[in-house]
Amino acid sequence: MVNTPVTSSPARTRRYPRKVLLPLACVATAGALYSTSDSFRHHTLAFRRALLAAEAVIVTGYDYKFSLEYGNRDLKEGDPEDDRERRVRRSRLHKRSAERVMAMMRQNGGIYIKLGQHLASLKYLLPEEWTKTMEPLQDKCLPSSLESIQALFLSDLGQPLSEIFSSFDVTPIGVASLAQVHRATLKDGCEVAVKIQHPALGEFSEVDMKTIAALTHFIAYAFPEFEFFWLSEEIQDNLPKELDFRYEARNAERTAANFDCARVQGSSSAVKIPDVFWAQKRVLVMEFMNGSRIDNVEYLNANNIKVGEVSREMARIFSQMIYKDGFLHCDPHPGNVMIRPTPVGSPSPFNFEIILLDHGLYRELSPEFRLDYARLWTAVMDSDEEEIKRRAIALSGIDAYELFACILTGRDWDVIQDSQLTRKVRNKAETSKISHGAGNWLVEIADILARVPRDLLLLFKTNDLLRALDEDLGADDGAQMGTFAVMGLYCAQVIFEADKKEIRQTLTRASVSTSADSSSSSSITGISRSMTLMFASVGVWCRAYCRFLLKTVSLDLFIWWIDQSQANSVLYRVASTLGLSVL
Ligand SMILES: Nc1ncnc2c1ncn2[C@@H]1O[C@H](COP(=O)(O)OP(=O)(O)OP(=O)(O)O)[C@@H](O)[C@H]1O
Repeated sequence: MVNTPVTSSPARTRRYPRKVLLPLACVATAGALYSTSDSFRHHTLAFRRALLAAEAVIVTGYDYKFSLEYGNRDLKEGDPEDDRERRVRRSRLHKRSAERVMAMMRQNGGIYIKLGQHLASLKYLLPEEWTKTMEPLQDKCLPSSLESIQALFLSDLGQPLSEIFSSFDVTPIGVASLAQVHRATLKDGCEVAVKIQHPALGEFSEVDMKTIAALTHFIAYAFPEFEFFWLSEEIQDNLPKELDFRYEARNAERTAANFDCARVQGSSSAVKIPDVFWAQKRVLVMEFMNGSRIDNVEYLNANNIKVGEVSREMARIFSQMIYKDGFLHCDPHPGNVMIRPTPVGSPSPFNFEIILLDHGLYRELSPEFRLDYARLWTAVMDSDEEEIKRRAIALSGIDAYELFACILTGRDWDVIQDSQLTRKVRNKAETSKISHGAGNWLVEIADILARVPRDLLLLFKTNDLLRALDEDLGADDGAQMGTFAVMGLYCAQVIFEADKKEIRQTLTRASVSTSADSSSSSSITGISRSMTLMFASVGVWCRAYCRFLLKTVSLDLFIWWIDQSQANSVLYRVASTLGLSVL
């Protein structure tokens, strides 16, 4: 009895630490095991990426808030010197912010590079300091190692490279943000381009997308006047598709079929879509294409390819996609468009073929949208202010039609208003005016972009890329008029088809009511009303047809004259004058 406390006490003290230590030891062992596991590595890296992104965005947000609210307190409003100083400080603020964000994007890689490329293309939205700083992300990407690619083939296809290809060039011919492309030969001797997704991309794409969504919410909270959700929504919607090459294969095949169909209907074009051999989620094997980037002017000159024809043909290809097929390639940057002299057996009517690559990002456009869009562009090309206003409201409910037209065309409002849009290419002074304007109108532009339909957002980007391409090619005023003439033809076609449909419906209604009137042996007035309606519809149809015919024939003639003018400068001047009056 006396010994009880003595014997029981050490037992109790021994039990207490064991109770604590055992679970601790278990946790420590599990932790040690976990820390060497792949899962630990993944979570640490994912956390680090999110942290880097958050740091860059939060610091930038704070910098903007602080600099704009307190940074200019020493400057007086209305003083020209101080205004200049304010502009200089704002420009510096944009530059250092863009550099900070770009450094983070480079460090994180993967879809952050893709996002940076997207930002670089938003010339109508972001200040020049941002778009220029982001530009290098468009061409310099790091290749994935051969070992990681071997591992990807084994995990996704269950076969090593040597089982599938008789030769495989280990040096990639192109390295982009999402994938790299290698030249290879299949066992049957076919030369192919093998597009392989960067193996590390899949691992972090989900967490990266979530981080970007969360940071967009932060921007919306810190700067309620800016609506940037659409950017994050675009990424959430499009990226999963771009990361599955089976979508890309289907898009490529559908586009090739659309152009084949147009050829059968008599509208030949210089477009070439590489044939797809087979596609897996992360590997796409397609026909190998020789040629050069489309903006390589030296290559064009060496092969006697005319810049004017190339830019007109690009306008034709993209107008067909937008207005006729309603199935649009939304990433036509120069790295995705190649050109080569026409090979034997090609259906191209020119001495070149335009090769469209990268069919990952497409948009389906409804017939109603295409019609509204064609009417809007026709109004803009005609400098018809009232109609631009009406169409801008119809398409997006936006009253700020001047700014809307500027975003659509990438041109200054004065140029649109003075009917110079179709006649003069954009020069450096205008580009810089637009970029500065973008800096001053940030809030209004962000508001427009948040409210326009998402299809229109991608069309803005496509327009911008095509315009930039024309500028890189050095297309002159004549080439510019040619591209607008081509677009005018497609717009006229869409509007005419819609008019025809409407008239047909009116005629059907009139004939139905005539037969209903006569079968119920109703009054003569009923029949005569229906007959009047029918005659009126035929009248409207004839007017619409004549208008369409006049427009298309004159535009066709204009394009033909431009072609002749390549050899004859007098004809060129006449063609230009005629073109101005037609357009
Ligand atoms: N069929 C092909 N034949 C020859 N070269 C090709 C072919 N397909 C792609 N390439 C080359 O590989 C590069 C990258 O291809 P692609 O644009 O399809 O990749 P991506 O990852 O989708 O690029 P991004 O999304 O950044 O535009 C192209 O710029 C081109 O140089």
